[in-house]
Amino acid sequence: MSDTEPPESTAASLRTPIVAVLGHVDHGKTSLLDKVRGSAVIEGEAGAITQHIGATAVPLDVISQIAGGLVDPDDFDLPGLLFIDTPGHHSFTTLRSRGGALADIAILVVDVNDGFQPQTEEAIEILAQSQTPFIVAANKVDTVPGWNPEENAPIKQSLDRQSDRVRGDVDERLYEIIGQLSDKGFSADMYWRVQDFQNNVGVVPVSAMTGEGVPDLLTVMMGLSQRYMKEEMAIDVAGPGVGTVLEVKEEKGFGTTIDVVLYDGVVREDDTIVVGSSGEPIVTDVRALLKPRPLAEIRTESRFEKVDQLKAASGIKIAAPELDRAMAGAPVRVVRDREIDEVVAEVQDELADIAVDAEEQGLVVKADTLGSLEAMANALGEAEIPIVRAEVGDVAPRDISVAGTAEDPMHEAILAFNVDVLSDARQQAEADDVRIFQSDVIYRLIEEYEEFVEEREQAQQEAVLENITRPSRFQILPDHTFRQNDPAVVGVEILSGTLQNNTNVVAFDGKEPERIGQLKGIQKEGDDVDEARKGDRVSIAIDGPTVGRQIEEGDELWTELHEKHAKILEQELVDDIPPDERDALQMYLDKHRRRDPFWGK
Ligand SMILES: Nc1nc2c(ncn2[C@@H]2O[C@H](COP(=O)(O)OP(=O)(O)OP(=O)(O)O)[C@@H](O)[C@H]2O)c(=O)[nH]1
Repeated sequence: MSDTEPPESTAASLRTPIVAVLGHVDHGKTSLLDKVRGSAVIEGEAGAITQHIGATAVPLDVISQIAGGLVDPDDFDLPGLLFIDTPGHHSFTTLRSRGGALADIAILVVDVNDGFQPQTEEAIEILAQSQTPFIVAANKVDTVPGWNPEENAPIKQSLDRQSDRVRGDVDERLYEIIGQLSDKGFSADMYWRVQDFQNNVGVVPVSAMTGEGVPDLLTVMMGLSQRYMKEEMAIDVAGPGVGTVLEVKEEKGFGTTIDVVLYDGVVREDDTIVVGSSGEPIVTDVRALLKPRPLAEIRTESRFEKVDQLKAASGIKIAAPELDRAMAGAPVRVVRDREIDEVVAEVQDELADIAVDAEEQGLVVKADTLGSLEAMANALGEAEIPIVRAEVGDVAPRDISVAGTAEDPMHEAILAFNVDVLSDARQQAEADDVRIFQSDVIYRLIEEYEEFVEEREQAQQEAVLENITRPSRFQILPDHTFRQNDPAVVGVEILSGTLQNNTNVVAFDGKEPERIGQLKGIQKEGDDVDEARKGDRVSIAIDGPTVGRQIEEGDELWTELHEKHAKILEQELVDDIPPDERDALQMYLDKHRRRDPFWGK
């Protein structure tokens, strides 16, 4: 070994930290990534930044050039940063590794004009759950009225150029964001005031448009990784590769390929790999390792160029036979000189870790990747919504069959996260009255489902109420006997509740309730009606009694309630009936319970 070679344990065996960008729609995730990549292309020497499949690697020397005086490459021994190209928490959840999140570190983009929005909150929850360290990019500072831009400047230099009013305005917005972070339980501050990034979230004001603050952002990311993650970045560079499937794609000339983020070891052209699938893991031989062809050569046949090996951390496309069943979010492991069975077992274990515990009753959940399925399952678990079946893939007719035969009508629903509904499934859903909720925002799916449950419950209550006899107490008015019997026709006043036609009438003269007869007609002001409410004076026809014998003028009578109905009314519908009816019910129950304390319980 010559003196100039680096010692064994430095950059050679420390991998690049993997960075994900999250945030609410339109807050500038893509623009920020583009800016970082763009600045890297401008600053770096040709070829210094490398385009990976699904990721962009920005090496340390490029970062230090962009960051100007902020980063001294001699202070660092991590090789740079690997940015995942697809922003959003959707790809973040897909990117899982054995221990949880695949991204080692995240940038949460928040628009300074908008502050926290639903997807910001969702992203924060995902970050907290996966315990991923993150910093906040408070984006679009250039839109603060009166902002005086300076392309790609460090943010403090930029802020110094602004008028007091503009600076005050920026501060106000930043403190708003800091306050919102603290509401979420994160102690946060402007990044230059944060000493301990492990326990505090640093907020970096940036503009993805002018590039201001981008040097700071890269510096903080680099510093954070170096300081707190160096140990985790130590890998066996020659060891068998381990990665996660980002996407399963058909590629002309290669068949089905998988885009993989490799986070450990190395993958070689002649490797056997094991890939997680919906069934048994796939064991197959690498046919080609592909990376994007540099832009200058894009005119050639293929967009890809073959490489013979690649080490972590990197993004790579793998072409191999039998990848059709591969699943986004599933693990990929290189076998190398181990037993195939051993590696298959590892992959199965990993899949089992992600598997959602299904219950006997519950909802059908579909998602596009294993990671998002897991995130859905977590969110549903928190909302105490059970899952009967959770799978990766589009909504298919068999999913409708499962949902359509649910015992509980509240479970006749499917939550579809970022997947399509096959057209025959759509038809079947209509026929089976299965509701499908589709969105790429988890909280929205849950919110919509909860609304659906509420609506269904209400409709159910109403239907039940319709079939249930309503309580009423009424009194025969003096001098209002129109007919003695067959049927008896008398004038009554409803004292409380709702008197319905075709119900039985009881009296409580003695201890036992006594059925008097059946109501055969109600007339209000000469018209036949189906029911009468509290306060109404109506004439009624009762089949059974004779006035002067079983009933007298002045008697208080009741609608007879079936014990089962009384129970449902008291236990389930008491909030859905008017107060006077509730009184009638209570008095009715009391009368029965004097005789039998457990009546209607
Ligand atoms: N003025 C200004 N505009 C910005 C900035 N960052 C992003 N924008 C604009 O905001 C809009 C949304 O930016 P995107 O980068 O597409 O946002 P995104 O978060 O990636 O959005 P989705 O990918 O749709 O979730 C675009 O019109 C950008 O040009 C910024 O720093 N300053």
